[in-house]
Amino acid sequence: MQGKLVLGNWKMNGRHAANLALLQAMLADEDINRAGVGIAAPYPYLAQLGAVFAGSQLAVAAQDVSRYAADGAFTGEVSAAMLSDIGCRYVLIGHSERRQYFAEDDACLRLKLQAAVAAGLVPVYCVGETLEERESGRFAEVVGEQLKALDAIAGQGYVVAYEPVWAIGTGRVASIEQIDEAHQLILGRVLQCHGASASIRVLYGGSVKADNADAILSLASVGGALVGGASLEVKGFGKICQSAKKTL
Ligand SMILES: O=C(CO)COP(=O)(O)O
Repeated sequence: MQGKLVLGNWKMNGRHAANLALLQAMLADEDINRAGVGIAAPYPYLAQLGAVFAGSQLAVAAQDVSRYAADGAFTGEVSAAMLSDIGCRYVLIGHSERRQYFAEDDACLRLKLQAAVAAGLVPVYCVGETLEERESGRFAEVVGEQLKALDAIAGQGYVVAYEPVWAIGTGRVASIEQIDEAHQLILGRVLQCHGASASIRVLYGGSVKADNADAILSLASVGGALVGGASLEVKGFGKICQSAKKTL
């Protein structure tokens, strides 16, 4: 059985000097510096991650990717092939902040998923409902609809991240029951649509912290964590990685 995957998502944070100190502290932490842990940094810092992580088992991840797979006249874009070329292993696709602020829709995300897989990257496909959708009892309908984009890469290797939008950055983590219900739904839909071969992991994201990681990561339906704010400091991120390590 695969171990629990912990990815830190720095979002739009970082400066070269501060990154170096943080990354070196991560390398020195045996709970962090191991297979099954990675960091998703902003594009300008991915090469720095690759250089610092070189020789370790820590994975480099990107936070986004172009929907256009072939090189060409797409000013400002970064292709999956470029991310693969600099050593990225994972790429976040469809994060709620990209859906919200950059109007990424199903058609766009399908192209991004296909581009990532074609370049040998492992997509981490993000789904999750808003507070209004949760409170109106529509979370299963919304997440089910978001999962349909995975049809674009049926049979390929990927990871899903369930991140209820109302838990992101709010400190209001989803309850263990809510997390398990959502993860069971996602696992059921994916296995139904893509067959048992789709041995995917479903990460939970949304206010994962040192003090709630044990409970969340002990759930069998949780295949790991996608960590925002807590990945910007080594102590808390190390505790989360330790919680994942304990489940091995
Ligand atoms: O969006 C997230 C990770 O991608 C979650 O962010 P927080 O851990 O800061 O809630």
